[in-house]
Amino acid sequence: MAGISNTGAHVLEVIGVAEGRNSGRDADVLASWRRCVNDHRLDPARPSAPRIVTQRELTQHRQDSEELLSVARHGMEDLYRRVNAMGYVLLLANGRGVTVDSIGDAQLDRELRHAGLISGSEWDESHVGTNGVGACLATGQAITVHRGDHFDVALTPLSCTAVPIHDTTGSLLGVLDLSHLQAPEDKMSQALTLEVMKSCARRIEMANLVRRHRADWILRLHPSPDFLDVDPIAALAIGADGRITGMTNNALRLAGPGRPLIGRRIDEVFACDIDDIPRLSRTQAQVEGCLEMQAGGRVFARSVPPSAPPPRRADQPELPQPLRSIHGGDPAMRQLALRAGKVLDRQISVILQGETGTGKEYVARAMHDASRRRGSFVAINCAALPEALIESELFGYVPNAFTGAHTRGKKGLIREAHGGTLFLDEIGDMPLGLQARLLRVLSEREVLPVGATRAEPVDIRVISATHRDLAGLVAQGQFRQDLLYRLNGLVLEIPPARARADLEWLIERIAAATDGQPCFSPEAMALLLCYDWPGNVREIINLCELVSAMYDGACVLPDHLPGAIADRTATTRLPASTVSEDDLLQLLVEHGGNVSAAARAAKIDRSTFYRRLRKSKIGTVA
Ligand SMILES: Nc1ncnc2c1ncn2[C@@H]1O[C@H](COP(=O)(O)OP(=O)(O)OP(=O)(O)O)[C@@H](O)[C@H]1O
Repeated sequence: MAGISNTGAHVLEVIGVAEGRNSGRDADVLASWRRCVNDHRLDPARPSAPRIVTQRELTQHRQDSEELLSVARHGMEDLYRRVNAMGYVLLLANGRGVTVDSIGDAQLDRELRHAGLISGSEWDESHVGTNGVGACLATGQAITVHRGDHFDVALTPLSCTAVPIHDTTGSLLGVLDLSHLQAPEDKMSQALTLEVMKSCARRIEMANLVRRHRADWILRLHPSPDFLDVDPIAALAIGADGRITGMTNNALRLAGPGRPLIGRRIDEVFACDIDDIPRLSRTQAQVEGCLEMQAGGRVFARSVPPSAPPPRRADQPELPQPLRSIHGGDPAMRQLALRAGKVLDRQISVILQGETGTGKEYVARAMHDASRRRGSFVAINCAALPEALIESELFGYVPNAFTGAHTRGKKGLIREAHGGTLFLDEIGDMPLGLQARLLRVLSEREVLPVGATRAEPVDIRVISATHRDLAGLVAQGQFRQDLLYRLNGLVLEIPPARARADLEWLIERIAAATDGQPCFSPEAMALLLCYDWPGNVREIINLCELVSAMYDGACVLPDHLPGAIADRTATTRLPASTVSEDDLLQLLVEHGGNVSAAARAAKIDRSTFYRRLRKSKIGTVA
């Protein structure tokens, strides 16, 4: 032990432990002290403050940790909201112990910097000695390193609780650490923090599993049936061939010691096979499913069906990612994506039709992103442009073209879209005078800025959108027929949210992208699936934001939903999509054409019944 100076009780204690003596501290702390002295040859008397990597190194670490950052960010924000203003700082470190993300109280900035609790700090045990992140990385286990548990005396005011985060194959991605600048002396004060952090890591891994395995069954597991929907202890992803494709790390406990899970058949782990999995879903399970584990013991299970279409068949053309992600398997949207894919890099104008909020601009943007056009996507709301500014906004102007004009002139939105996509929203509301000028731009592919004598060539791809009937407007003399011919090379109809077979996928996708990632109970989801969504996707976004703000972190129950949605309990109990069109027709025949009686038997409301019949083109029966 030569070279280790003896400067205080703490240093003496560390040295004693390294020499084999015991101490009242937790075993995982003592093991770390021994690694520091015996393996890393660290000296407890020589302060070894965490190194802060350079900005360039940090950027590189963040790029390399892209998956970890995207997996953890929502969970971090959610957790920090709960502990905000309690003197904590939250760090996310990558597999090398470098802090790639942090959330802390801006008012404590100086103290946090002083303690090294900032992005870019490096916590590898071999440099800094025992600390939360470093010890967690070294063992892969959750740990609280409390005050004097730290190896370096300078770190002993801190209490750090760190938990590992794994990817869906069980590899360690990084560590989440919650540190307190001035924790109370008693380590027991942090016992709850450890449990909260473990639960946070579990939820982060769970959200990641669901996001990455949309085409697989997800099996949620918990020793108690009451927590299956709200906070499962572990989960598995199971492919159509019955093999395990992903997991949360806790699931490893089910396999028996030292046995991997990925790639194994489900019947090797539980006394059941792939055909039993659908029976454990919430729509089919009469009672909570209890599975016998092959390694011994039992666990309650709930299965969730795949929410994305299965992988593309070989005979289907590959679509660029932005277009593939506009739907989760709705047949009309799938067809729309395929048709849009065929005209991506052609000079064919497209009109997107659909109710307000169905995602017309979203689809237009996806088409632009999927195309090879490198210019900008420029969106113009034709209904919102102030009449007086329309010309100069769209076509731009030359320097000093008119009183009040900018001395450098203005490019105008159409030229901004040169090499890119011009999205004309609410095209049906464009004033007639302007329609004539737009027609010239589209026919001649050039723009004449206000005050200019020479036209400028433009290369633009035009996508328009409307919720109005353009042919009807032409008939009323409110829209130019020649402009309509220019615009409607391909007309794509975006279905309203209520008619989409992938509505559950859409709701879950939007919930996952909302701050706080609200999670809906099965009963609440059933109501959402039956609701009409007049505001379409925009209304889904608003609802997710509302429930996230009101019931932060809690599972959303029917009572939490706004009246317009929750009140449907009385008339609608089953998601309309669980009954096929053939079943509806059969029920109608059985009830002698009485729609009300057939709708009651199908447990859906009358208007939904009509709508489904209309959609299936047998509406004339009703
Ligand atoms: N498939 C989707 N996934 C996630 N978000 C979506 C999806 N489709 C639409 N959105 C979101 O829904 C909101 C409304 O979409 P968008 O503005 O594209 O609708 P719109 O039909 O153009 O509406 P309006 O007719 O009012 O102009 C936007 O915030 C958009 O990002």
